[in-house]
Amino acid sequence: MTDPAVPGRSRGPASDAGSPEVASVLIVGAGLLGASIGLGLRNLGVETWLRDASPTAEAVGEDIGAGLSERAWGARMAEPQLVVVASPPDVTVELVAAALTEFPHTVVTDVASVKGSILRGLEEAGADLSRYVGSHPMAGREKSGPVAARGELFTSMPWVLCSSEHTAPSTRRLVKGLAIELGATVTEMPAEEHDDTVALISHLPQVMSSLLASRLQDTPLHRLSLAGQGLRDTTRIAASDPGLWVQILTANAGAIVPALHGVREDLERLIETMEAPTAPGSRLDVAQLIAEGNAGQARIPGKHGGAPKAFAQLTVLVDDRPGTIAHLLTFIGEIGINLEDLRLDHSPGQPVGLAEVSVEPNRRDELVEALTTNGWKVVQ
Ligand SMILES: NC(=O)c1ccc[n+]([C@@H]2O[C@H](COP(=O)([O-])OP(=O)(O)OC[C@H]3O[C@@H](n4cnc5c(N)ncnc54)[C@H](O)[C@@H]3O)[C@@H](O)[C@H]2O)c1
Ligand SMILES: O=C(O)C(=O)C[C@]1(C(=O)O)C=C[C@@H](O)C=C1
Repeated sequence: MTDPAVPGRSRGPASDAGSPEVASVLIVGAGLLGASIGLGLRNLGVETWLRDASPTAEAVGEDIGAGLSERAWGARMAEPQLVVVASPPDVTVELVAAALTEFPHTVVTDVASVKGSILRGLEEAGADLSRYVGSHPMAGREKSGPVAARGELFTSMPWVLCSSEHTAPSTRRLVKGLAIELGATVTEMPAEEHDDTVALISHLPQVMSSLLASRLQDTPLHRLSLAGQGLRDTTRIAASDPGLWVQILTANAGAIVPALHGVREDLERLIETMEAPTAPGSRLDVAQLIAEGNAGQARIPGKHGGAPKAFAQLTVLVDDRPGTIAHLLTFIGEIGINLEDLRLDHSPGQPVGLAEVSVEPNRRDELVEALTTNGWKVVQ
């Protein structure tokens, strides 16, 4: 089938030694993940089709350029090279099994946040698992649906591949190629190890963020308006979709419960200590708890999955006018300093913003000097 709307952009170098280029993909579930994959693939010129239970999601997916809607075109691919199931976890088993049956020669993957329960479900369904490998891009947002999709969502982010004893080598290579073509860094591990890992590094953070944010429900707005970056940093993912997370947490409950017990132990210890904050040993206990947090936080690798790296930060006051941030970034680029990270914030009730800029520590003083000399206000 020819694709009238595939942009003709050229691909980069071959995705990986031994990983074939992905040529045609059907995405089942055109929400945040599905449409982000579609956008990334279409930018590479890959023929991409969308299928969604929701006609609106499918249509919006096509409108944003994530692929062609099966409904709109009244057609479907005769035999896609790859099907990516990007639906909610609770329908993933049935959709993967259905795709394996509908397309008897096609490789199928899914991107659900849990892997063990899906593999077990497919084994029970008697699906042809030589053409299936479960996968999980460790990239997402606290928003749902195709409108929130981003083609570059996976750039430099981890993407886990969970081959099973049934997975054919060619299946594994194709899905690995997909992740690499979308800019991700592939890590391979069995489904059980994946689920144990995400319980701590993804599911527990979601629960902690939700528990913290739920404390704010009755807080008067004038008090909340005083919140600084700390509260925002720790509650961003509390805005995530409850419908999706009830499925993820239920499916991985066995691995999450031990982590929750650990948190409960620490909390009980902290409460006891704080009830007698000046008693002998209490201050040391509190300091230890914060230091243990420092030690854990310092172990989180940097943005490219390498060793943790400390950048130096500085905060620049910027007028809340169009073009000011672009002007600041251009200035930093022009003096030859690499911007490692950027975070924007607003001063409540003020017509100014705060741009927190991260750079190599040995360039910080030079940057402060250059900015100040050129009229920028560096506040920290
Ligand atoms: N949100 C994240 O940050 C994130 C990150 C990595 C992986 N995931 C996983 O990706 C999957 C999709 O999550 P999302 O955030 O894109 O959700 P989403 O709600 O944005 O999209 C899911 C889409 O699947 C569609 N759908 C539901 N049932 C369907 C069916 N039977 N047939 C076809 N389409 C159906 C929905 O209409 C919706 O458009 C989930 O399994 C999730 O665990 C999510
Ligand atoms: O950044 C976010 O919004 C996310 O929470 C994304 C996140 C994560 O924990 O990293 C959440 C769940 C997914 O399964 C994968 C990625």
